[in-house]
Amino acid sequence: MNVSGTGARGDAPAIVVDGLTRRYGNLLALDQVSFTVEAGQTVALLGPNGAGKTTAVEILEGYRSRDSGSVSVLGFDPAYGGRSYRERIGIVLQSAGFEEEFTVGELLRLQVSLYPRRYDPDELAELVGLTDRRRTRVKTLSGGQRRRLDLALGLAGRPDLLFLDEPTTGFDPAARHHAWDLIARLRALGTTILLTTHYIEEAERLADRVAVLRAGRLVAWGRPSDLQERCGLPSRLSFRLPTGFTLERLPRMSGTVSVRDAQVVVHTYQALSDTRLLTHWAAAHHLELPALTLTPPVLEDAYLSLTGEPADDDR
Ligand SMILES: Nc1ncnc2c1ncn2[C@@H]1O[C@H](COP(=O)(O)OP(=O)(O)OP(=O)(O)O)[C@@H](O)[C@H]1O
Repeated sequence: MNVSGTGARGDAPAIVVDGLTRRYGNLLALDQVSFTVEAGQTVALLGPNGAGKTTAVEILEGYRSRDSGSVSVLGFDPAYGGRSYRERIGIVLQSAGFEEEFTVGELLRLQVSLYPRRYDPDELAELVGLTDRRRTRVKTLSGGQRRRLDLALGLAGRPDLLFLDEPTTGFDPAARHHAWDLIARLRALGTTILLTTHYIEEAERLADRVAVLRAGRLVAWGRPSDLQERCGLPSRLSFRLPTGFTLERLPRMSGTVSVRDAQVVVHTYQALSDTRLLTHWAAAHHLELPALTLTPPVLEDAYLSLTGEPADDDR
């Protein structure tokens, strides 16, 4: 699959991957993966456990070798990029090891000193919302504050390209929204961002393009909305079964009907006519249909269909 997005800034692409293949013994972890990320785009890499995301990202970062295919990141081959390449990228891992006795301010000052195009440490603290923690020792930070520090350290050299590994895993909802705002700000500054995530909502909110890996193959690439459309999935009509009624008494609708804990779900390609049938039937029986909702297919449905994972109808 060879695909590309449309760059907003007219620069050379930030990432060009062509036919990337990586084996571990007999296991084909990446199988002829090709894609292009334009400068300034945010791309979310999705896929089930073991799909090859970490392998792909580490090859792009220059920390893992490839068996075949070509990779160009900011014009460098990451396998040979060296220091000049590393100064242009930022990497935020899920859990970086910190010097626990350092204060946040000390650590930020140390980190920025490693780069020629560095941030001012106070500006960096402000950017990630740690201004009032600059004198706090790292060992006393909360989990969420540590993740913000991770992010700040990854940004220290004002990278052109930022790799974010599951940037909000373990965050509470408020911290997650804060991180999303920050990522959106970085994107607005023109930073190209490649993030891996297991949160579909995160991809939907942040990404210009979504890449889906499955067993080492790139099975989808596109705008989040394109993937939803391309998968041609049914809408979901859902309501609570009125007391005293069984499924057999419902009107005959075009969609597939299932029920769990009295919540009925109809997967339908004819949402309007099935909704009309249902509401006419309810009116004729003088019934309310509690919790009646009609939901179009969302990115999560497309993702589950692309990766062959079972859908959860509890939503
Ligand atoms: N160093 C290694 N040696 C052998 N097999 C490996 C190695 N690293 C990864 N693999 C295998 O390659 C496949 C892809 O792994 P990878 O870590 O890239 O997947 P992933 O999509 O990042 O998974 P997760 O979401 O669980 O982090 C898996 O089957 C994994 O077991």
